[in-house]
Parts: sequence; structure tokens; C-alpha cells
Amino acid sequence: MSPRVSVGVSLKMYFGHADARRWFEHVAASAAAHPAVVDGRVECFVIPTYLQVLPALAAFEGTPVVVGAQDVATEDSGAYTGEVSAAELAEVGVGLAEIGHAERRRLFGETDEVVAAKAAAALRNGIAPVLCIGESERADAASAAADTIAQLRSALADAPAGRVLVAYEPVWAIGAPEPAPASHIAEVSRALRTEIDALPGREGSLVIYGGSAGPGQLTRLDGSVDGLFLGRFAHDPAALADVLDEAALLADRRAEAAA
Ligand SMILES: O=C[C@H](O)COP(=O)(O)O
Repeated sequence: MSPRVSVGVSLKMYFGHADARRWFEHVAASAAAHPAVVDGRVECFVIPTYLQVLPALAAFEGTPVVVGAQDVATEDSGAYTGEVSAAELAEVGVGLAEIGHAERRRLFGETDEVVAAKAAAALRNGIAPVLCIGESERADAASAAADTIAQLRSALADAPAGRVLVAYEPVWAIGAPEPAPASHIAEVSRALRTEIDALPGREGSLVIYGGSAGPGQLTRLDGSVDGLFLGRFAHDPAALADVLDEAALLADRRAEAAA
């Protein structure tokens, strides 16, 4: 059975190669050894740059930590200079891939069509998409829910079956001093959870929150999300371990409720 709680980190392009390798070593000694990660109550994933993927796979070999990629090509092979296919990522052991992050949409012009093609590419190669969706302007929760549900449907309309991590990331809360308000996250995440649960072939999918999240956030969200997608506030490996402590409590609460 898939874990009911997931915590991941994207390193974006913050670290150079040596710093990333040092971070992997610290995380391999802390987060990867966290009891809730070791016994599978909590999924933990790490998404470095493409060039850091192989050293990350080596650093986390033999641990449950899943290594992801920050993007995938829409195609599986061919004349696509600069791209990396989901097929090759799967071949080396990458387990998930970020699709449609707000920075890729804003800085690199990714459209809904490209996002859908990348989600399909990941899933047909056995890679779970970390599907980033979120309203671009600050809005009330009801309209944010409608907006993000439309994004979710569009991204998965023609995608093969498979588990998806829906990363709800309000664009206005990414790289901000503070995350979105807990009540806003709860309402939108609830709507996304209802939507993903109703889609055929998406068993085991989770809704996680990203956008200036760090230690304390999962506790504040009080079970309204299935985990967190961390950025800057996981650069300190101790902060990631703190978030995993909170995730373990959430996983235990869910297990008790299900028993
Ligand atoms: O990929 C992670 C998210 O975009 C959140 O990043 P942030 O926590 O640095 O805002």
C-alpha cells in the first residue's frame, strides 16, 4: 500500500554540485534514516537538478528515499537537444518527476498542453508526476479550487493510469516570506482530493502543499493535506527531519483512524 503521507524537496537550481552532494550526505544520514521513512509510514523524495540526479541516486541507494527529476521531455527519444526523456530517467532509477512547476510556466513558457504531454510521458514510463498546480493570482478559496481543478483535469485528461502526487502550490505563495493561510490551503486541497479520488486509475494519489512551507506547517494544516513539497526551507537538513517528525505524527493519526 502507498504511504498516506509524503514529504519532498526540490532543490531547484540553488546548489552547485559540491553543495548538493554534501546536502545528499546529510540527508542520507538524517531524513533517510528517519524511522517513519525507514518503515514506510512516510514517503520522502528529493528532486535535484538533472546533473545531480546520479550522485543523488548513489547517495540514497539502499534507503527508501526516492530521487526525482525537475522536468521531463514530452517525447521518449529523438532530436530534442537539451531535453531528458522520462524513459532515460526511469532507466537510471528516477521514481518521480516534477511537472508544470510555476517557474517552468512563467520563465520557460510551458502551456497546459505541454504540461499534459509531460504528465503523459512520465506516466507511460512508470514515473509518478509531482504535478504542480496552483492559482496564479491571490483569490478566494472557491475560485482557487475551481481554477486548480481545471488545471488538474487538463493535465491528466489523456495521461495513462498511475499514481500522481498533486502538489498544490499557489503561485503567489512560492518564494514568499510566508505560506498561504492554512484555511485557504485546506479548502483548496480538500477540493483537489475529492477530484483526484474520483479519477479512475489514480489509486494512491496524494495532495501535498508547496509554497514557502517549512517546519510547523504540517502541524498547522492539521491533516488537511497529505504532505508537503518543500523548497528553501529544507536547505537545512535538520529542518527536513523536523518536518518528517510532523509527517510521522500525521501518518500515525491516519493509521489509527483507519484501524
Ligand atoms: O518546489 C517547491 C516549491 O516551489 C516551494 O518553494 P519555496 O518553499 O522555496 O517557496
